[in-house]
Amino acid sequence: MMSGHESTDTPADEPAVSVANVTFGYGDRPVLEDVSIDVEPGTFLGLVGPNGSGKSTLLELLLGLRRPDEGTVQLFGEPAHAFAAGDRIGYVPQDVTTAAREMPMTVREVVAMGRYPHRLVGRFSRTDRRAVDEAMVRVGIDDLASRRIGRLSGGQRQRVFIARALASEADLLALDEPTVGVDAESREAFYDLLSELNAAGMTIVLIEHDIGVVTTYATETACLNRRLHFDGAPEEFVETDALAQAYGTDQHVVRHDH
Ligand SMILES: Nc1ncnc2c1ncn2[C@@H]1O[C@H](COP(=O)(O)OP(=O)(O)OP(=O)(O)O)[C@@H](O)[C@H]1O
Repeated sequence: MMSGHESTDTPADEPAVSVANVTFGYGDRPVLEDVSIDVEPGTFLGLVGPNGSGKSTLLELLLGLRRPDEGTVQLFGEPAHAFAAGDRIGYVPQDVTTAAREMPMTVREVVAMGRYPHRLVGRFSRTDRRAVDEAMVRVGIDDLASRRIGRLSGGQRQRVFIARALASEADLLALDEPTVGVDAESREAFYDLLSELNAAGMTIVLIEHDIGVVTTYATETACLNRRLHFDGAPEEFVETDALAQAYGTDQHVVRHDH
């Protein structure tokens, strides 16, 4: 396990994510219907589905930002909205460009924010500093530590947010279309980094519109369009008719061969 978390409080067979019979709507508009999915620790889940299919909403339920109308969402055996659960998930938001440009902070300061949940009061300890330094090295941004985050490229910025999650010792990384606006070369390097982190034990939930990315990098695929249309091996996904069912035949599906 790459995380610094002592996992003694989590039984070995506890799923990292357990979504059970979840139904959710905005007002009377249904967005998720009877969705169930377990994500085992160490999985790299690629979550695909057409625009407006409920992917970001499902992620917000995992992050504990919303509660289901029916069913349950648990992280490591705890309700997702519980503080202890939220502490274990690192979030890399979709298109952080605008917000990040306006952040008058250095890379090191942003990564250090990963330690703040544990350090609301008091000084930054040597352990905190080491965690921040190690996180920057792991994602290859240690040479950018003193740079303003607004001056970085899109790909570099996404690495900063991953480093922030690593510094917080998250066990689960949740990313919402992280490479929107990132150039092709940096994009590939970014997914290689996710693969490396996953190989070292990090559980990953990635929302991704490019099915080629999912079949290349993920160990498991889920396809959502209000209901869950598929959950299983990426190579099986492209062979079943789940893809056409979820997207409809007239939808443009992004496929990208690496
Ligand atoms: N805060 C909100 N209030 C009302 N409706 C919302 C809200 N957020 C999302 N929706 C609607 O819920 C549906 C699902 O949205 P969601 O963002 O979860 O889908 P998505 O699969 O992530 O889409 P995309 O791929 O376009 O990001 C959409 O129809 C969207 O317009």
